[in-house]
Amino acid sequence: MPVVFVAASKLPTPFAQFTMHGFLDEATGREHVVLSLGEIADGAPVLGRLHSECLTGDALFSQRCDCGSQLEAALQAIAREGRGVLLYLRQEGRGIGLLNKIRAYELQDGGADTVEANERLGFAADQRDYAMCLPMLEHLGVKSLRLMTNNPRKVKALTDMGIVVAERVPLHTGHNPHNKLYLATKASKLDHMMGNEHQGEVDRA
Ligand SMILES: Nc1nc2c(ncn2[C@@H]2O[C@H](COP(=O)(O)OP(=O)(O)OP(=O)(O)O)[C@@H](O)[C@H]2O)c(=O)[nH]1
Ligand SMILES: [Zn+2]
Repeated sequence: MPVVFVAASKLPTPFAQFTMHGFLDEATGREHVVLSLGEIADGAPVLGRLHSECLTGDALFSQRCDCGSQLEAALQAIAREGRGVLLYLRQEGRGIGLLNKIRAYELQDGGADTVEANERLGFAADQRDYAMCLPMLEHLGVKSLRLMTNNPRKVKALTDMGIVVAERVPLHTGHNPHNKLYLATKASKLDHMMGNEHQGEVDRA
């Protein structure tokens, strides 16, 4: 089932006035949003981010993760360039949903790490897929991205669907004592590139 474009509007923010594009994924019923700024369909690589929904981090100021800070940093970077896209993907809790994420947090409060908690609940460590991004990027005319992420799986998913990742731009922000173990587990078990290995350089795919 397709992902269909529904409507677009202005979205003023403290960083810039973005254009907000709404999409419906008819297979899952999920409603995704893209914020865009500037001329993004001219073929040149576009500064971009695939941001997975995190209600607790993005809206409720949680310090268990780095999501809210990454969201803000990505929008600020796009505003600075005057050009870019942020895909806000409704795949809360790495795809397990909000209530299961709270169950996973409960297990983490009892000592499990983020991967063990998912597995104890019967889920894979990361249940996300990024297939919905292709029709959204096609609709916007974006073929090539400079992707802000520390997650090599996002780079691979885009590359596999034929989107060029011209560059990976590290996004290290929002570290605090509460998310130290979480970020360490992402690096050791979920392949995230958390810093030292890429300082001062840029990955080119
Ligand atoms: N299941 C589960 N999901 C979590 C947990 N903490 C954060 N999330 C979700 O993880 C997603 C964010 O994933 P991250 O691994 O932080 O980062 P990423 O988006 O893969 O990679 P970056 O692009 O580098 O930020 C969001 O959907 C969050 O809701 C957790 O402990 N358990
Ligand atoms: Zn989060």
